[in-house]
Amino acid sequence: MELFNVLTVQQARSVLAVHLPVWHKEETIPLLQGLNRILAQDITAKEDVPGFHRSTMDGYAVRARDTFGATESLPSYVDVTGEVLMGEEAHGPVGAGQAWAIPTGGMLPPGADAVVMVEYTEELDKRTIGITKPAAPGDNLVRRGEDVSTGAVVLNAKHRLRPQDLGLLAAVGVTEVPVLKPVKVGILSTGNELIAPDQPTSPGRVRDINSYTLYGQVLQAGGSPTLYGIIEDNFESLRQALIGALHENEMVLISGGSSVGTRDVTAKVIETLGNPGLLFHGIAIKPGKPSIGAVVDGKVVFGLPGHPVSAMIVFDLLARPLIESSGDGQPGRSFPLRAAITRNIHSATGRDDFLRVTLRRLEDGTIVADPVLGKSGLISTMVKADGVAHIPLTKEGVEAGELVDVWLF
Ligand SMILES: Nc1nc2c(c(=O)[nH]1)N[C@H]1C(S)=C(S)[C@@H](COP(=O)(O)OP(=O)(O)OC[C@H]3O[C@@H](n4cnc5c(N)ncnc54)[C@H](O)[C@@H]3O)O[C@H]1N2
Ligand code: MOO
Repeated sequence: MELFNVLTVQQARSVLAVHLPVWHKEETIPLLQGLNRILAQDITAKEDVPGFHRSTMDGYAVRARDTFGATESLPSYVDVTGEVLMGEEAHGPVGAGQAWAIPTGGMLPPGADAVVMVEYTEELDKRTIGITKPAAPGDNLVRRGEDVSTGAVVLNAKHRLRPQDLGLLAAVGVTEVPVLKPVKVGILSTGNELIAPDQPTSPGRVRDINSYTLYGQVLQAGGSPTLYGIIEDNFESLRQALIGALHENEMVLISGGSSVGTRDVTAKVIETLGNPGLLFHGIAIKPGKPSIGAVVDGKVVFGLPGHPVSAMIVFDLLARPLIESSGDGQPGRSFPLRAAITRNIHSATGRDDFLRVTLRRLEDGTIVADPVLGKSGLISTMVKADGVAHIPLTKEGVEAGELVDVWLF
């Protein structure tokens, strides 16, 4: 039996993007809770950082021209007429032939345009120093606004906040940040054979893996997951469970029941719900071919294959980018790593293959990818692997030694 409407991964992404609902719900949170959250708006600096010319060394604030030609044997002598105190405004002025003692981080007093490190000075007496090395204007200083200047967009909307971003926001005095609300994702596992992990097994029954892997993946992507448990393989049970989950979430993931077996009811259930409904059933990918994508009255539904490896890989390719960017379909800023595959791997053209691999670094620095062989029902292969190597749909396979893109977990 043929699956209908099989799309490539790229086509599946495109058709989803066309029908994607607008998800841009915002909330404002304290800066310290901002890590890994996605900015909802551009952040513009309202002040310069630093707000004053600031010394980067312990030494003396001087007029650079007073130091020109200074050498160890013929120092330039200047009068020490003041001292900059940490955290206080330095009024100066530093006149011709004068210097002020200044600590690292101290404010450059007006009149001075450079700092001479204490190592290049000698104290003649309390009031006079000799400078033994010339300084150019701007030496040993961070200029006002050199880090951030007023009016600059310091972070763009859609940016995922990293620790350094929190630091920069603190530097410009932003203590509350506008971020996108996490996408709510409902997770349903279907299959009469499934039992919860805390239940005893019996022949024919297996524990529910996908609820757990998907829950972790949603959290990792910045979404807010809710488990709806194990749903029986019948039309009415799945329909009721899906309606409930759609009501409470922006996205629903259904694992199992997506292929063409007689009990595979996911697609049929989706067809009875809202518009535009089923967008694809089957993608040209291995593993993960029997995947479903749908948009139902502004909510996204994915039918993921039951095999745990396939469900994880399809989640990463299709669902994760939508959760990470809270709705505009732009994946986060990440790049694959290039590694040399260590075996010949066959693949069919017209299909994207994702091969589980472990990575090794050889003595000469080359990074190699060893395929982790095993069927897509084996969760242990995902645990062994460091990532997946992509064999694009244009290729018939790869030969040992060929470079492949590896997406790390
Ligand atoms: N005649 C064909 N049979 C199958 C095809 C095909 O093209 N023709 N495709 C195979 C591929 S590839 C996959 S992937 C699976 C997908 O099947 P379903 O999405 O319908 O999933 P199920 O049949 O419900 O389950 C498949 C497999 O995975 C186990 N499973 C399901 N859910 C879970 C879970 N939450 N935790 C752990 N394990 C789970 C289930 O017990 C089955 O063993 O279809 C192939 N068949
Ligand atoms: O596509 Mo299935 O997802 O190969 O195991």
